[in-house]
Amino acid sequence: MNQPEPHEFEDREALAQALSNRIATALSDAIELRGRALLAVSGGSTPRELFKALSVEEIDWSKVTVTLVDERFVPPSHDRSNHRLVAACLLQNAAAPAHFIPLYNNAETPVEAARQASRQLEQAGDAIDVAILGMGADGHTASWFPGNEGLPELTSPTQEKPVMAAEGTGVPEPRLTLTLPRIAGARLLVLHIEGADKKETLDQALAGEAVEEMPIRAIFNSDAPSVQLYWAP
Ligand SMILES: O=C1O[C@H](COP(=O)(O)O)[C@@H](O)[C@H](O)[C@H]1O
Repeated sequence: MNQPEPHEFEDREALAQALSNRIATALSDAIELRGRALLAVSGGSTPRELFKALSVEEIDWSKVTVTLVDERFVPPSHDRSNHRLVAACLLQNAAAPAHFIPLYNNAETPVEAARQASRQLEQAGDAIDVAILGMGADGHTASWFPGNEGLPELTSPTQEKPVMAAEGTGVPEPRLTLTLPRIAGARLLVLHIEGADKKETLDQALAGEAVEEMPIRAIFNSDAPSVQLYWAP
């Protein structure tokens, strides 16, 4: 199992600032090299301060496409929507001109929504420049949940679909999620977690093997570039 490269901070504000600067540099480098940049961010509660810091980074946001690592199958007006969080906290200030590709759309089923989102993502670039992962207390990342029947497909290194529908365990709605090859293929892959409990969960994940118990292990078992771990208490 590949070990992540740790970056630890005294507090969450310092982490948000340092990570925001690193992401901005990686996006600017991508724009300089390829004329555009693709950023995939997670939702949940952790990235709010990071998004605010990132939204004021002075880069050419008009050349940046932002998408989600995963989404709940709810419209952006819903308070559990990750799109809603990104719109409120990231696509503001200097970052307002960025283009956003949602995973949720008006399709009737999560499977059809995933198909549509996959098509859009395929047009956005060959690889994600920066992917920011979060992790739940159960060891899920993206919408790869422990015990999920579809987990082997979502985390297969040969999965060709960039986005798939997923069921969560103990969560109220179906999900849409990037699959392993799309995430592992990111040029800069970051795991952003906060708090002693998440650190303990990560240590547990790194000490074991079974992906179905702690799906984040699929990342460390993959040929992803070295995962950059950003952590603060
Ligand atoms: O459900 C989700 O949870 C994880 C972790 O969220 P947090 O609230 O513990 O930070 C998140 O990474 C994922 O994007 C989200 O959909």
